[in-house]
Amino acid sequence: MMFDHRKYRPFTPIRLTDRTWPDQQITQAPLWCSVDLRDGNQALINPMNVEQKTRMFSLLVKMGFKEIEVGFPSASQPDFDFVRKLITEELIPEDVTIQILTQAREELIARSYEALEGAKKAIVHVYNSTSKVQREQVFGLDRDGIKAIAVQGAKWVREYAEAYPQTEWGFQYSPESFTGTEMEYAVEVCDAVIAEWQPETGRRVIINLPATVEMSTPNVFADQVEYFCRNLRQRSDVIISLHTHNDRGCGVAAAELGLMAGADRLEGTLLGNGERTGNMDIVTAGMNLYSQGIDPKLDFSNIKEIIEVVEYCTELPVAARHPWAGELVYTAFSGSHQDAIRKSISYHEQHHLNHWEVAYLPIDPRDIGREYEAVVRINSQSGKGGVALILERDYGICLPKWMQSEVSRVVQKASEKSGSEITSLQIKALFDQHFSHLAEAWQLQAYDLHTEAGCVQGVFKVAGQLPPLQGQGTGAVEALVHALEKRYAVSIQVIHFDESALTQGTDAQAQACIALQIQDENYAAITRAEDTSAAALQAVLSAFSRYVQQAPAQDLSA
Ligand SMILES: CC(=O)SCCNC(=O)CCNC(=O)[C@H](O)C(C)(C)COP(=O)(O)OP(=O)(O)OC[C@H]1O[C@@H](n2cnc3c(N)ncnc32)[C@H](O)[C@@H]1OP(=O)(O)O
Ligand SMILES: CC(C)C(=O)C(=O)O
Repeated sequence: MMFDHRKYRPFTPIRLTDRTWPDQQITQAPLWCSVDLRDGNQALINPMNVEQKTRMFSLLVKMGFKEIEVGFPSASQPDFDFVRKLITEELIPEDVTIQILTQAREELIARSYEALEGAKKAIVHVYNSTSKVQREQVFGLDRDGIKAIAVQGAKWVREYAEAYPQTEWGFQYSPESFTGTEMEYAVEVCDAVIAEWQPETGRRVIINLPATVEMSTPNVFADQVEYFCRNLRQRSDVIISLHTHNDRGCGVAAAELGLMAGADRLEGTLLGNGERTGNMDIVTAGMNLYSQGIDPKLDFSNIKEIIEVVEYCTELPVAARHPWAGELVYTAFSGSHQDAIRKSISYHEQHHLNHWEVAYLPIDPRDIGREYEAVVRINSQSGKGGVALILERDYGICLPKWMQSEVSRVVQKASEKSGSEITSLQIKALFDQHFSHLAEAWQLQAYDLHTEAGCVQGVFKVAGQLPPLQGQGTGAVEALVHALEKRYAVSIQVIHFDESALTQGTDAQAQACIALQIQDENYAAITRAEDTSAAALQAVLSAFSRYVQQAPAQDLSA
């Protein structure tokens, strides 16, 4: 049998019984380092060319990144050329430090420094694998042998730097496959590298802990980070950075718990591009902070541009459900969600809340340049609240609650029939066709109302009704209903009626909504006119005209 879980063994967590990280809270942004141009790039089907790299670099700078790993210049000519371009064309802002990656091999380190010649400041990032699997199966070396690679690499990094004294150098070391490394051994290797670099003299030294492959639940990773931070000899002299991957889908969660466990800095990529399932997604991690009221120190306000550049440079699409950024992540199709969003937004406006707390919308989509239009979209899963929101928001049509249901029923039917989404324009067209369109023959041209013996007597001149309709009742609407009942020999019940003045003054507008029950069917209409009486009378005629349109000819005795 191929699909056999017994082939795998559970990850053995470290023993840490006095962990403190679960009680910590993240209260400020970490130092960020983008590795889009290196780890992101090395995972692409088509690695970025110099033009794509330049475009990505500009975006990263614009967003506020202060440390950017720009490539592996000893690995390929485009990477080398790109680093040269940044330096010779002076494209690196004063407050931005570029970083490059190299293996702990002298020729690669030498070539890396060649690429960096002339940089005002730069971080040289050297790595080697330390995990048991890599030691035994890839390098065929014992612990001492692997530590020797790290220390020798650190030594070359320091020595070559001395040949370029005009540059302000920072050094970074990664015990690659840290999560598969015995923790006391990871500490031992890093202590040795740090001793080589002497951060106590003021040099910026970063120890970067990679979950090169995500192997455990994020809490186990946090235990590893806490253990490491507690036991590192010169903890206070170095910056602890995390570099998580997303193999189990928890790259961001692991990074967050790792920050709680004592790390200072996070490496990741925009929207999570990177090896296999990708690197830790900085957009998600940053927006997670933002949504908690913490300044992420990165600007995500133009998410559209971020997506455009990432898709252009990686040639990979961003998923519609991608956290914070995907096309559909601020959109509700389902009825109860739409209803709650509509009420919650209106509650917000009415109560002038100065903080954001809207049902189903963890942030205000407008903060990242998303339109409110997309928040509610209509299909067969939607309810009256969503349809009402669209008519109100896009066309200024406010419906009474009972009428929302009538309109929603029509929209739902259309959506079920088409099996697809119904756009705002289609909703408006359905609304006009079923509720507000007024046939020529049913236009109210004039009316006369007078009271006789406590009863309103009405004469109604309607385009297609000769002679004029005549009826009586306690009010104008009842008089017109009576007139129609007489002429068409039907019984009519007014089951809903609402009218409202929309504007005031000389060009005032009134709106009336009515539902008539005729032979067990409901016919609803909405109309607007200069005054409330005209609007109400026209609404009756409009609703009745719908009955006439549908009723079999033999039922119409007029
Ligand atoms: C987890 C990560 O993402 S790490 C970054 C990985 N990124 C990349 O590899 C992208 C760019 N890499 C490359 O273009 C190439 O691998 C190069 C240019 C760096 C090296 O190329 P090559 O030397 O031709 O090939 P390759 O990478 O297979 O070299 C493997 C050799 O380097 C050794 N090696 C691998 N990593 C390291 C390291 N970090 N430090 C020292 N030696 C290393 C291996 O043991 C192996 O040695 P061997 O030849 O004695 O068996
Ligand atoms: C070089 C290191 C930081 C790396 O990319 C990884 O381990 O994933």
